[in-house]
Amino acid sequence: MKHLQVAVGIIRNDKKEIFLTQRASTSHMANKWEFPGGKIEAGESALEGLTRELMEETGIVVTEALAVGTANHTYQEVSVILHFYLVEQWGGEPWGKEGQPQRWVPQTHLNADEFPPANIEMVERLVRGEL
Ligand SMILES: Nc1nc2c([nH]c(=O)n2[C@H]2C[C@H](O)[C@@H](COP(=O)(O)OP(=O)(O)OP(=O)(O)O)O2)c(=O)[nH]1
Ligand SMILES: [Mg+2]
Repeated sequence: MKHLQVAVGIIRNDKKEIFLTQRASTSHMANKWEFPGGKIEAGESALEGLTRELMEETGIVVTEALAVGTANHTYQEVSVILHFYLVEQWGGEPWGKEGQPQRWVPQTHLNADEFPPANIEMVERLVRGEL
């Protein structure tokens, strides 16, 4: 069983919309919608991993990020620890830089069923307006 530490960014604009990207049809959790992010590499802090991944996947420069919680989940093939960051300050404009479909969704309209199971609790917190 592989164990992954993953940094993910909840990118939220001033209209309280959140930027989502869709996972590739060939990847783990294929076609699920996600908060952009990825594996934290050896020697990197979670925040460094977040900053690098959001540049790679969405083209933004993170200028401020607030740690808002973690989630542990064991899938069949891998176990993950997600490190969630709320990102409300950045440079540039996020886009699906790796060719991923993207959309902005009002925070209260997020649908937990569209996300990988590890995200359910965080999505529900967002929908309830707790963040
Ligand atoms: N980015 C991201 N990954 C998530 C979320 N929820 C969730 O369970 N995951 C899981 C899926 C993967 O098994 C794991 C690692 O994320 P990832 O596939 O984005 O990692 P990565 O960008 O480094 O991928 P790669 O370079 O290997 O293609 O985290 C989420 O909201 N965002
Ligand atoms: Mg990724």
